[in-house]
Amino acid sequence: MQVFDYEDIQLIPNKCIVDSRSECDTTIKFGPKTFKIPVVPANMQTIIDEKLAEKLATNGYFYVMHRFEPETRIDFIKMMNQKDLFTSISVGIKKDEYTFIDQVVAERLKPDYITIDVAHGHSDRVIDMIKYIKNKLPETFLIAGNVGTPEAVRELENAGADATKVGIGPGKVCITKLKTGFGTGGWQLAALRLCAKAASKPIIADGGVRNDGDIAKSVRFGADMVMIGSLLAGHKESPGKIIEKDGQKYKAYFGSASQYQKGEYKNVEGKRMLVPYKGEIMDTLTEMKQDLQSSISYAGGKDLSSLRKVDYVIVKNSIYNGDVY
Ligand SMILES: NC(=O)C1=CN([C@@H]2O[C@H](COP(=O)(O)OP(=O)(O)OC[C@H]3O[C@@H](n4cnc5c(N)ncnc54)[C@H](OP(=O)(O)O)[C@@H]3O)[C@@H](O)[C@H]2O)C=CC1
Ligand SMILES: Nc1nc2c(ncn2[C@@H]2O[C@H](COP(=O)(O)O)[C@@H](O)[C@H]2O)c(=O)[nH]1
Repeated sequence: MQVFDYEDIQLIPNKCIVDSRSECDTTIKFGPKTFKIPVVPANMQTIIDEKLAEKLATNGYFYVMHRFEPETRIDFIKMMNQKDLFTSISVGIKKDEYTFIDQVVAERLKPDYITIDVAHGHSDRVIDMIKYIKNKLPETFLIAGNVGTPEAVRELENAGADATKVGIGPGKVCITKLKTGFGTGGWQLAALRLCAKAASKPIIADGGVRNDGDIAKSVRFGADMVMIGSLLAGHKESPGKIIEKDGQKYKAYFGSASQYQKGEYKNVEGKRMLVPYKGEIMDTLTEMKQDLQSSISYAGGKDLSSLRKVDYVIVKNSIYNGDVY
């Protein structure tokens, strides 16, 4: 099997067909809606909160609200409905989550998107939850994950998932690969490629994106949407306070399976780090859009579909040669 990751790949340019990068269309239809770029902030407590979800929805970006304050989800859906904004929430697979789905149905709420968010998505417990949600809320676009193999993608799709999320352990604050020896850490892009080849429905590439160019690479290898944590952490709108250290400003970014999230040291597969404070998230998202427009122009096209066909070379860790980071 050919394995590689984001830093090992360079995409090969084609002749440009636009007069300006502004002509390149980065929009993506994902589920029932179309979004400005194929990027979604990770559904983690240090990445997204209700205020940011509202801002993203208002401005044409996809979001997935996290599931770590479960009791607030019903009010969140109602609040977004009142403002005529789309709703996108996360659930787990424990018993309470079935009760939650029942409550959503009883209150006649219809979330536009639900993401089943667990570490090891290739399991009968996830399949049971997919079937339960699809039965109770057939119109909701259901994302299930996380997985890292073609078999898992097929099984979750066959169970009824409308999209699958690929990435076990490539995240910046992830320690799954170290603690368990398993995952797609270090070869996430190759795993994405394998999964996308098996998929018949959309794929979200989740984790491991370190540069804007990795978004174009994700699309090249089969992603319809790219979930990003660390690059979107540390903004003014990111949850959490600014932390001052040695005259520099930071914000905390911690894993959803970290001790900080769980409140105890048990089955910990995530860590915490400080991310330099970055200012407004809309500026970062605008830069991502501009960089993606540039990628599309190098692909020799006018929209994201052109990225899917470009040739590539494997340069094995050498794209940073000569660069100082
Ligand atoms: N993308 C990634 O690489 C990873 C992401 N995460 C994130 O961390 C958060 C917590 O995830 P998770 O622990 O699944 O959620 P939960 O704590 O809600 O656990 C869900 C259920 O699955 C069980 N479970 C968890 N991991 C495994 C496993 N490896 N094998 C069998 N059963 C398992 C848990 O039981 P029990 O705890 O008793 O085993 C629990 O019953 C999520 O947001 C997830 O996305 C975590 C690790 C990897
Ligand atoms: N193994 C773990 N993975 C985690 C944890 N919390 C979140 N995540 C995953 O990371 C991505 C974000 O990755 P990044 O490289 O963009 O920072 C996120 O979407 C989850 O899938 C965790 O505690 N352990």
